[in-house]
Amino acid sequence: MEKAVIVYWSGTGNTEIMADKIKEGLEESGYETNMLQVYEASVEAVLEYDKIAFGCPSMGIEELEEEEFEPFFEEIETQLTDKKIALFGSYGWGDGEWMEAWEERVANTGAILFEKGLIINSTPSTEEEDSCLEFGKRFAEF
Ligand SMILES: Cc1cc2nc3c(=O)[nH]c(=O)nc-3n(C[C@H](O)[C@H](O)[C@H](O)COP(=O)(O)O)c2cc1C
Repeated sequence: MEKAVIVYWSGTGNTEIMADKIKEGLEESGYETNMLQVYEASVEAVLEYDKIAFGCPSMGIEELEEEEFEPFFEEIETQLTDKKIALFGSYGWGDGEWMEAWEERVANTGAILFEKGLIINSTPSTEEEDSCLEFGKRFAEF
């Protein structure tokens, strides 16, 4: 069975809901999917996968969460060449600027970025949960 990993940070659970649905989509498409909160993930273990989804909400001022997620991502981003990467996360009052910056960062690593990062305002609605599921399914096909 093909394998994927989801690594995420979520303070109030919105990005976690997205992660759960993306996992479901990947699994429905035949991917064995390991889902890890960033604090429990090691760079070495994550790099064993060729398909990696990263999830982090917009924090700071349009930034990745700085205590756990940013340090992890900073370490792994230099080693993502040829990996297939999906990005997702929830946001609040902004316009998704953090995701645009994050996409650009991934594009500069030599990784293969899947679509545009999936962003959802606040808590996903039922329809938005479905869009996460579909995102997971498409990522499986990618
Ligand atoms: C400290 C802090 C900073 C935030 N900064 C932003 C921001 O710059 N732009 C934005 O759109 N939302 C911002 N938000 C809102 C969160 O992105 C939003 O509440 C999101 O749904 C949280 O996702 P989570 O439940 O996965 O933690 C911020 C929230 C907190 C607590």
